[in-house]
Amino acid sequence: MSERHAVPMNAELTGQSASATVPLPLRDTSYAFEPQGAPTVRPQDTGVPYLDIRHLHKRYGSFTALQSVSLQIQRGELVCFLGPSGCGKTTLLRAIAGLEAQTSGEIWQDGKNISELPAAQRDYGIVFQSYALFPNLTVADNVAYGLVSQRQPKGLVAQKVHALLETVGLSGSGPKYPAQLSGGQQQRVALARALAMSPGLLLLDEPLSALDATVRVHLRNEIRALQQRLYVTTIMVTHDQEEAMAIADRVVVMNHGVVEQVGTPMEIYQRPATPFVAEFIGKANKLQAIAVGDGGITLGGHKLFCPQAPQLAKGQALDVYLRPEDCSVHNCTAMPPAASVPPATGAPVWTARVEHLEFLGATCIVHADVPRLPEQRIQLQLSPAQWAQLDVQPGRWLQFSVNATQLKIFAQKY
Ligand SMILES: Nc1ncnc2c1ncn2[C@@H]1O[C@H](COP(=O)(O)OP(=O)(O)OP(=O)(O)O)[C@@H](O)[C@H]1O
Repeated sequence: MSERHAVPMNAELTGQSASATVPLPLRDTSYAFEPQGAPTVRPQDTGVPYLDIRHLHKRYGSFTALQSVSLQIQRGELVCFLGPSGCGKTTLLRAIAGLEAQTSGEIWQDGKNISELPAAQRDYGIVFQSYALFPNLTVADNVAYGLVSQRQPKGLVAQKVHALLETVGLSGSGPKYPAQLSGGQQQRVALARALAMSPGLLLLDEPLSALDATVRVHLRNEIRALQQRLYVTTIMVTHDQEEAMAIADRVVVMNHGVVEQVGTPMEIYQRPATPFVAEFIGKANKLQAIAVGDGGITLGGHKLFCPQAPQLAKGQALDVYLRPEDCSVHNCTAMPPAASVPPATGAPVWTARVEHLEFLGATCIVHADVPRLPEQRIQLQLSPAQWAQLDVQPGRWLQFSVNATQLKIFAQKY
């Protein structure tokens, strides 16, 4: 059994009241109190994953919430669980925390099998979307809660609380009550409280979902910086893909209780492993094509060479995902062009009629109908400068090529 014990941080979920004192063995509580700017001392990489989830299943009656989830997380990594609502992200996080018992499978942390350990005996700090602070305790007492439960000397607790509040940018807020703070500030207190015991694992369950857009971006960057400084292995659940892409070392994309892909943000965006990932991450036009052999496909009447295409049998029906930014618009005219104007690259050219435009600030998305594509409607991305220069307007006609090497290609399964 681990001698490093976590204090359950959510009274609602654990049934533990703020006034309850649970004596816990003393443990190393040093890392969260390193002064800012101090060099990060990183434990030697043993090659063993810090967290090793092996074939985890979770069933609720006849419903399968997690299906044979296997995942390895290295020490010091920040990993995001990302997926649509109901895909099992929170269930997986709660199983790691011991707040939900898995039906089968194992969880190993730091080389120890923790599968059957109760939540209170696992080594983690957790932050919930709802903050879950104790409303009747001051900010300082909320942060101090675990340290007091551990019967650490009063002076030391005060010192640590002071350092933690400084770390999360809330020096001077110790005497306040949670209700006197903004949502973002309350979540910083929750973060300080989760870090107070210097846990081996930091679990963040949609910590930014309740905050407004500006605070979200600010706080996510702070969380990332803090996580890197403390080198604490961290898992964050989110359904916001921009958030996951912005801060994660690796993203775990989930769907219907299954892990579809684990990869760096760039890998999951540029080399999606499944059609679901191609469609879920970023924007993509889903088009139909046919394999013609030797890396060739026919798409909308044109033949394209796609070296990235897996070896596909000639005649195989394909689903092809085209990102709006992988299209190059060559011209835009009031009347349908009489003939294709081949670009310098010699790439095939399609003609499209502009339907409507979405101006998103840094980019502009053009929704257009392409008579030669069976799916007809397509989205293309332009910079505002290109938009203005080409005079792209609804009702006008444009000609575009696609970057064939960037197409995500999958054999149709139906
Ligand atoms: N206690 C429970 N009893 C029955 N079904 C449950 C229970 N908890 C979760 N589920 C179901 O398990 C599935 C996964 O739920 P989970 O909360 O893990 O999803 P999620 O990916 O975190 O979704 P969201 O982003 O909406 O929070 C859902 O279909 C949910 O309805």
